[in-house]
This record gives sequence, structure tokens and C-alpha cells, in this order.
Amino acid sequence: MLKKLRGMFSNDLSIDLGTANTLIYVRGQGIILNEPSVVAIRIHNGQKTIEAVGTEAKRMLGRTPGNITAIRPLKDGVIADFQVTEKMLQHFIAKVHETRYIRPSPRVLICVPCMSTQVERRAIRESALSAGAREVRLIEEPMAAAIGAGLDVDEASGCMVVDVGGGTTEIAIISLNGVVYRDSLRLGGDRFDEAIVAYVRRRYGTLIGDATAERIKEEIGSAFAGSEVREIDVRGRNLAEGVPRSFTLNSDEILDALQDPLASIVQSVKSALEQAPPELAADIAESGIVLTGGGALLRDLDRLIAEETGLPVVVADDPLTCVARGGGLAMERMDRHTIDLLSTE
Ligand SMILES: Nc1ncnc2c1ncn2[C@@H]1O[C@H](COP(=O)(O)OP(=O)(O)OP(=O)(O)O)[C@@H](O)[C@H]1O
Repeated sequence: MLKKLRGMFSNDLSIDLGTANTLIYVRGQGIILNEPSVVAIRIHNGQKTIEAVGTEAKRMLGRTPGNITAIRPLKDGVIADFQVTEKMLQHFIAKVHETRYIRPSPRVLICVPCMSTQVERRAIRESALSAGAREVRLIEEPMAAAIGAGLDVDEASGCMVVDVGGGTTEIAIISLNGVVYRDSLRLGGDRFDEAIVAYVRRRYGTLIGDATAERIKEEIGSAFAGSEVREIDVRGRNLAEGVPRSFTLNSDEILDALQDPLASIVQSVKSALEQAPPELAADIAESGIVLTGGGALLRDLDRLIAEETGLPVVVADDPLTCVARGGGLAMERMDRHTIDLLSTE
């Protein structure tokens, strides 16, 4: 009863401010906002106004007339456009206020890439403060991902998480509520999409948009050579003829296109294992590796990493919401000071 009451009047939010998606978790209520990190801006007489944010703005990506631009204010896990990020956060926090009773000036916990610089962290913190937060705390994304995936982060035993997001891939080894080893690659699902666009251009002399590349990746993409072969019909603009053309792509071609980013991820996972302290490496050999983030849904990415490392690899339940759920749970524990939070100075 008490918990329910506290939840109703809670001021605390946890935000997974991702390159691809932003999720907001309200203390005691769970995830109540999950939208693409996209903002559409209209320019009229030199004045910029917000046309749409989130799902509606994502539909406009690549389809806007000259006076509207749909942009993603975060790139590679960090803020690329400070003002637009702030507006986006304001919009999302206001939307949460509309649908739930939340008192103004909430306390906010934000999940940030683990190798983000002090300058980047300050930018994220300032954005949240300007968007109306009273107090801002930061948590490393892989720590939140591990908690969200249900790993026992407080045990004196190593666990390893690989969070493949839109802009970054975060690799961490966690023990006793702290991150023992961390690495962050500035590549993720977005890089997969770019690699598909480049492949189709090279191989078929045809231009496809990022949204089409993402659809191809989600529908037939695969990370492992032994996967069942699937096909998809695609339309794009033939560069030589300048007209739309249809053609069929198969998953082996997509695997070919994704070789470079996949090799970088595998290499980083291997080097994390090489650098892990021996006791923790032994724990991980037994417990295996957990994949989180939307990129973990790439077909057979778990098989690829298992094959390359010889360790058991599992994809967490609902990998797209792990960081947000873990951030929420960390927030519930925040006052007990049991989780390592980052300095916000
Ligand atoms: N079924 C799928 N197969 C492959 N990739 C997928 C699938 N579903 C979603 N993705 C990809 O997952 C990525 C988004 O993941 P997620 O929401 O975890 O990232 P993010 O938290 O916004 O990014 P970051 O952590 O880098 O800031 C996108 O690149 C999306 O294309």
C-alpha cells in the first residue's frame, strides 16, 4: 500500500536517452514512454519551430519538404545537437506529465555510455536540468543493462554484458555493484544500416534510404554464416537511370555487408575477455555473456559471439527495454547507495 502511494506521488524518473530510442521509467509505475529519438523542425522566415517529436517525427525521416528537417539529435550515443536534445527531453517529460500524475521538477537518473567524456556527461546533465529536472544523476548504460537483464550485479562474481544500441556498443564486466572492465565502441545498429546502404549502392548501383536499410536488417539480417537464408524485395533509386527499381536481396548478402562492424564487436568482446582479471574470467566462462539493446535482436548475433569466444551467449528478455528497466530498478535502489553512480560534476 505504502509502495503504491509512494509510486503515485513519485518525483523520480529514469531516462534511457538513446541514439535510436528514448525510454522513460517512472518510479513505481514502470516504462511509460518509448519513442524514437527524432525531432522534426520547421523553418519559417528564419524561425525554427518544433513540428513533431518521437514516433511522428521518425515517420518523416527522409520524407520532408525543404522547410522541414527531421533530425536525430544524438549521434554515436552522445548529444550532437544540444538545443534540439533539450527540446526533445522537454517534450517527452511533458508528455509523461500529461498521462501520469508527476509533480514538477522530478529527480532524474539518466543512462549514459560508459566511455562518455566529462564534457558529454555535462551536456546530458545540462539538457535534463533545462528540461525541468530538479536533480540529475547518471548511471553507466551497461550497468543499467545488466540490472535490467536480471543479472546479479551485487554478487562477488563476474558477469558480462554486451549492449548493442543504435549508436554505441557497450561491453562491461560487472561485479559487486561496480563496473570492473568497460569498453564502448562508437558503432551499433546505425552503422549496420549504413553498411547495408553502402553495399546496395556498390553491388546494385542503387540508392536506398536509412529506413529501408533498417527494415532489411530487421527482417532478413543475420550475423552468422550458418543461418537460414531469407530474401526480401526492395525498392530504391537506380543511380545510372535515375528511376526507382525493384530487386531482391538475400540474407547472405546482408551478412557480407555487415562484416566490418560485426568483426569490430567480436574483437572488442575478445579483448574484454583477455583483459578480465582471472577470477572474473573464470566466472564468465561459467555464466556466459548476456546481450542487450536492440542490436541483440540481429538474427544469430548470439551464435556468432558464442562461436568466436567458445562461451555460452544469451539474448536478454526484451533487449530493447533492458537499459530503461535497469535504470528504473537502479533508481529504486539509489537512495540505499548500493549502485555505483557516476559523478555529475
Ligand atoms: N530485430 C532487429 N534486428 C536488428 N536490429 C534491430 C532489431 N530491432 C531493433 N534493432 C536495432 O536496434 C537499434 C536500437 O536499439 P536501442 O534502442 O537499444 O538503442 P539506443 O539505446 O537508442 O542506442 P544507444 O544505446 O547507442 O544510445 C536500432 O539500430 C535498431 O535498428
